[in-house]
Amino acid sequence: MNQSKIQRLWNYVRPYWRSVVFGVIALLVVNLIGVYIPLLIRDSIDTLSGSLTFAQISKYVFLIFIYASIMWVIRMVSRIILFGVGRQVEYDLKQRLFQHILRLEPAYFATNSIGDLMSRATSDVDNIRRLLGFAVLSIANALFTYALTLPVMLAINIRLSLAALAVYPFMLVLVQLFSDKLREDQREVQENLSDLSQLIQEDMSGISLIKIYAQEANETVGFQQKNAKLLKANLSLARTRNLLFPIIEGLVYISLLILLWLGSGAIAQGILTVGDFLALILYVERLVFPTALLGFTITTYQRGEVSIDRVESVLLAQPAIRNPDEAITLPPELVQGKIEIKDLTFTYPGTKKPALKDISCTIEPGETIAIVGSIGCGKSTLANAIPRLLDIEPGHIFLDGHDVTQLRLNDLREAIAYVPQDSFLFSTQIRNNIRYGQPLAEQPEVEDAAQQAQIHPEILNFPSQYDTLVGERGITLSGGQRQRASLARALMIDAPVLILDDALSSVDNKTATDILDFLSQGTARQTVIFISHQLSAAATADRIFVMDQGQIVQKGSHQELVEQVGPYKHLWQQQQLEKVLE
Ligand SMILES: Nc1ncnc2c1ncn2[C@@H]1O[C@H](COP(=O)(O)OP(=O)(O)OP(=O)(O)O)[C@@H](O)[C@H]1O
Repeated sequence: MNQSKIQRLWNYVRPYWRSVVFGVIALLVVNLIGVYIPLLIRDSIDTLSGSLTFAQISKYVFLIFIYASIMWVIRMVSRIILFGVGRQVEYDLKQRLFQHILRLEPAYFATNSIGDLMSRATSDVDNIRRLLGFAVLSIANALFTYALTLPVMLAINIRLSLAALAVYPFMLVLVQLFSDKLREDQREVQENLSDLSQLIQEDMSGISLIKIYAQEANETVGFQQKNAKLLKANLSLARTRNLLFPIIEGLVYISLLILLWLGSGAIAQGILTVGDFLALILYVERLVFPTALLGFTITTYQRGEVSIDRVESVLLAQPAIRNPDEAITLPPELVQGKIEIKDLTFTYPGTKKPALKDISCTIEPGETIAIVGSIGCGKSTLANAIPRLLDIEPGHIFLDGHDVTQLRLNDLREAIAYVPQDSFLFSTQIRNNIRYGQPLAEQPEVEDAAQQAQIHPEILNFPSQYDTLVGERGITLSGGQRQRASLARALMIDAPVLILDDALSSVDNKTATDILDFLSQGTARQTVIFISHQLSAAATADRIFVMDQGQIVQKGSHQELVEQVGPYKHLWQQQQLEKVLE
């Protein structure tokens, strides 16, 4: 393990160093008592074989009982303390990871799979906990046990001790080999189990499709194959486990047999007392557990090391979009809502063709702008660039004259309410979803926002109205309802700028037009930018920007644009024709 990893481990446990020191000292005391008890037993046997009195027996029994009880209590305390440190570190790491992940921008999640991040935040953190709890305890315990037991054994009889312990290195190697196999089997079980869960989840979600295509029998066969694989992996794991422990037991018996064989000879020759012999047997047994555990510990340690790297690599990932060093503060109540874009060009990392090319425009406070254009022409990219959801260069986008890359990120995001294309709702009450950005908002304010988004009457028809649970654990909303609930959530925060990224695509044309009409006329203070494929909705805007291949190719009011020869007129005529043909 290199220095930096020890350093990192130390950083994790530093807040709890007192507990670690206390736990390790407790372990030392446990081991001291553990070595002393066999000596007491030896003395009792040797004394009793000379003269047997009840008082003497009682004294030894009492002493051994007291020492064993103290040892038991201290061992329990040391385990609670050291495992507790592991749990504390696990808690801290999860907190740090979650807070850090929330700081990362969406682009990070596009290049790092959610499944992998989940596994780093759960099983890798778990491995580090084991490393710090179980591995530290087991290593410290093994060190103390050997350091204290071996000298006493050797002092009793060198030849016998070495002969009895000759099988121990085999035990260590064997357990390590087995623990590799156990880990492999465990991984296999884990993977098969997650495969099976995924199949169940997919089939449950796609149940209608299975029925329509009458694929029940095929799906059952698919399930049976995966289930059989899981069974095989489970049986293999059980075999490995059930083989290891009898083998360890066998090795211990070999050690005891050697001791018995050589020991009885030594007793006969008067080199060894019966008490010494018994003490040696007890010491041999004392070493079994720490030795066997050490094999597992090595594997746990290695796994923990890998996990430290995996967790640290997430913690070290710096958000590309962060507060500038000397950020400008701009409270939302002071924002007018003027947006200027100057020569903005943006290319997604890993791509060659720019998604935005030399975009320049000015949007006045209170103006409503519709952005239209064909699929993939860069509308969402432009909408994402304004609240800095993309890592844009300084000097291209300005809010009220301030370069957005120089503004405090929180201020910028509070000034701009943004409704994305995919409306995501949390698994909680519809009320809490709407007041997500203003958790303390009262019912009348929530209803107000819902009315503006034209979802209020439908919410009143839900089983528990505003208390209705939505999302995975609640009722399923239609696409249009989800979009309007997301819009209500954005309207709730009453930001000076509102951006809707095709956020009403599943809402019928008339409702969408009504909502946008209301937004453009109702709140004069608000600058509204909305992307839409529905030109009748776009026509309600003060101005329309027409985009094509990353550029704004036309700007103007609906009236101006239908009178010009260009893509807008063409698109408008096409949609009018489609309406007639419907
Ligand atoms: N994360 C990304 N990485 C790489 N390329 C991207 C990414 N997001 C979008 N693009 C590309 O950038 C271009 C513009 O995409 P954008 O989503 O802005 O188009 P759009 O006009 O909003 O399309 P739509 O109307 O379908 O929503 C497209 O060619 C798209 O493939």
